[in-house]
This record gives sequence, structure tokens and C-alpha cells, in this order.
Amino acid sequence: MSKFTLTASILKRNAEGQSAFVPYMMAGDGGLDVLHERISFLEEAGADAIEIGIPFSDPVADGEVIQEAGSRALRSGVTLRKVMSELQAQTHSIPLVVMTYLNPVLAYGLSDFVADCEGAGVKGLIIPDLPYEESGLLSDVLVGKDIALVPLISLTSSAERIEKIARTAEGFVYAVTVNGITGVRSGFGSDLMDHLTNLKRLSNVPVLAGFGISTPEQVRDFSPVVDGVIVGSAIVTAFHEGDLEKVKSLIQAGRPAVRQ
Ligand SMILES: O=P(O)(O)OC[C@@H](O)[C@@H](O)c1c[nH]c2ccccc12
Repeated sequence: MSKFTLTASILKRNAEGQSAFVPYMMAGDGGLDVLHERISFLEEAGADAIEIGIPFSDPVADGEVIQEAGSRALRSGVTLRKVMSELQAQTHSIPLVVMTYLNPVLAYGLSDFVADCEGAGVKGLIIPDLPYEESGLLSDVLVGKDIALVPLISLTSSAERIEKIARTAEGFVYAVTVNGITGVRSGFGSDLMDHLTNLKRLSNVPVLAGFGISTPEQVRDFSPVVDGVIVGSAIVTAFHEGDLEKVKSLIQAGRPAVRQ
């Protein structure tokens, strides 16, 4: 068993012959009041971990759908601090992965942030603007904690860099499937499956694909190649429109998948 709860949750799903599913939701979209309800819904629908986005004023990696969800949350006054205290108020058994840009974390204070994550059931962090070379800043404070610092690997990284990041990854490897920002895509590059197979070979932790995956068919296409998928924009849109059946069908799409 891995030392991280986050990894164990993904491996457990894979051990059942199924692909893991990690939905992304924007904290505070629809109001902070619905945060716990949505987490419970995703957990009951079969998610293996939940990526919780923190709204931020300058979300450089986010596409239109996530940006708009972030703006809605910001307009209603949602901050990292408010999300953390809401998460601490009621914990869930599903591992939570907080996705935030670095600035709000620095403003919060690194060690306060990590302590509050521990009290909130946060089992992983994704910080897209924290480069691998500077990850020591945070990993120093995470030593001995059950909070994985999940790295993103982009398609344009050099082979050397890919290898280094994959070998030292914690929690899982977030394999970014497209060049560019988050959001719905109709197709993927032809070399993508080779790239993902290579990442799986190099990595000691599960490899999850994310960016541009928005339909049950796409979820199914990825499930034989990687250990799971991350779906953001499609989930955010479905919640915004109140289409809970769509959320369920995305989560169930890779199951039962026939995996080797
Ligand atoms: O929305 P998509 O294309 O399904 O991609 C997932 C993505 O939204 C989520 O993981 C995410 C939202 N913002 C990010 C910033 C960087 C990396 C990842 C993310």
C-alpha cells in the first residue's frame, strides 16, 4: 500500500479492474452552502477523489468554463480561507485534492495552510504555478503528512524532465492531455496514447489523464491506457445547469472497463 491515502483510493479502484475517476469542482460556485452536498453527491456517485478548485482572480491555466465558475464564486465572496473553514466544519471519507494557485497559499501562510488541510480531510494538493524546481517550498512543510503534492506533466516537457517528475511524483501523476488551457475538446493529438503509456512505465504512482475530457466516450477511450481520468469543465457545467444525471454518467463511463 502506498503511504498516501490518495494513491490507495485510486489503486483500490484499479484493483477492481476499473478506471479511477476524479471530478473537479469549483468551490463556492453555487454558493459555499452547496459544497458539502456536492462532495457527498460525487462520493456516492462513485468518485475516487475530488479535486476542489479554489477561485482565483488570475487563473492562468483555466479555460472559459472554469474561469466563469471562479468568477461566480469570487463574486459571492468566496476565498481560500472560507473554503478551508467550510471543509474543516464537516469532513468526508473521500480524499479531497485542493487545486489552487500559489499566491493564495502564500498569503494564507504555508504551515497554517497545511495544518488546516490536515483538519479538513485534504489528501492532496495541485498547484499549477508551482514549478517542479521550486516544489521544495511546499514539500518541506508536507514531510510526514498524508498530503501528496501532485505534479502536472505537460506534453511539451522534455524527456528528461518528464522522467524526473514521474519518478518522484506523489499521489498520482496528472498527465495533461493537451497543450493549452482546461476546457472541452473534440479530439486529442495522435501521439497522446504513446506519451501516456510512457508515463505509466516511468511512474511509481498511478497516472491520471486530464484536460479536455468531457464525454462518457472520451472517459472510456482513456480507461485502458491510464489508471484514471480527471474531468473538470464538463462537471462544472453539469452542476451549474443542475444536470446531476450527466455527472453520474461521466463517473460511471469507465466502469466496468476491461483493464489488463
Ligand atoms: O476542465 P477540463 O478540461 O476537464 O480539465 C480538468 C481541469 O479543469 C482541472 O483539473 C483544473 C482546473 N483548473 C486547473 C488548473 C491547472 C490544472 C488543472 C486544472
